[in-house]
Amino acid sequence: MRLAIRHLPSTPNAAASVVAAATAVAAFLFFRRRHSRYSSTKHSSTTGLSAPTPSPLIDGAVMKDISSHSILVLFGKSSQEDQIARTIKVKDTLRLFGEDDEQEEIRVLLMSEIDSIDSPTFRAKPYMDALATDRFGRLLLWSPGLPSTHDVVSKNFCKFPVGTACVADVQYKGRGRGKNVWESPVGCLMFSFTVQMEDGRKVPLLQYVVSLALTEAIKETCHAKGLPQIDVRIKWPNDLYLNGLKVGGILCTSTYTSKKFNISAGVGLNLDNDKPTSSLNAALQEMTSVSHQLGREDILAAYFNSFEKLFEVFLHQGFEVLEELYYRSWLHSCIVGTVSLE
Ligand SMILES: O=C(O)CCCC[C@@H]1SC[C@@H]2NC(=O)N[C@@H]21
Repeated sequence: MRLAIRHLPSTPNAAASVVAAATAVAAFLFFRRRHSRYSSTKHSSTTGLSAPTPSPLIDGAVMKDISSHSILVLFGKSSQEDQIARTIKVKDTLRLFGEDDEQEEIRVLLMSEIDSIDSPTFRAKPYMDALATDRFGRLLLWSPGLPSTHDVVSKNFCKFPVGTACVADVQYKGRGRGKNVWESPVGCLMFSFTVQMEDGRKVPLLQYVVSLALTEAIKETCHAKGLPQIDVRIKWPNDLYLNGLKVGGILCTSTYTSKKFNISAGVGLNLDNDKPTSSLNAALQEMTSVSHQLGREDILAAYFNSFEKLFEVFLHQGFEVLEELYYRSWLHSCIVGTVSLE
């Protein structure tokens, strides 16, 4: 069976206090979130995490507080990426919003400018230690609060090496597919990264590789931590479901320039927020009675480890080779077999 194809459409101390302030705001918002009714209705799809109505997290006054202090911390896996990070900071040309939107102030910090790379809410050290890629995820931009990670990578595509990723604790202009808003509270893993491709016939299939890498990363992380497997499945074309509820979504957008497709891939995965749908850690807690077992750092590193392998196979051998694996993660089918990527 073949897939139906759908087109894709400073000073160290000052810096540390900015991080601490933003983190405190994020924590405060999380507290509010937990203690207020989760108002997730939707624009037009049944996305559990897509919402048209302002929630406490995307409401003007409070979010403006974060938005006026938008910071990005640049983490590199090696000295090579650190050097790139320094160049990006010196050039100081990063954009946060698209053409029609007002440009917001953005403060770029290097990891050497914050007290400890473990002090922010995203723990970059375990992430970098677990990352085993040659390209994807090696330059990581982290922010406590951003309009959208997708905008950061797509609007600044050429300023980063291919494979650069941006992760945020919260987004206040999170984008879903179509005109949907992706509600982006603390506890949801939200990241975007860049990919470049030359063969336009393959570009529409990339979203399947992005989705597949996510289910593989979840499986591998559960396996590595000795946790039971959670049955996260791909609902075509690119949603992730757990026990009949949407827990994740994929957004891929592309532009064509200099004979290359510049693709921004965005992933939202509900790890910890158990309302209004479900979360991976809630499912694990039901099975094991232990809470918060999957961290964003674990899944993100496993994601890029998995994506890089799958992407290589996809580029050089085609999606056909991945189909069996893909269908095994599909909500709509059940296929038994083994696929080796070695
Ligand atoms: O199901 C969908 O509609 C796709 C949702 C994609 C959401 C992710 S969260 C990280 C990245 N940044 C965004 O603004 N959107 C994507």
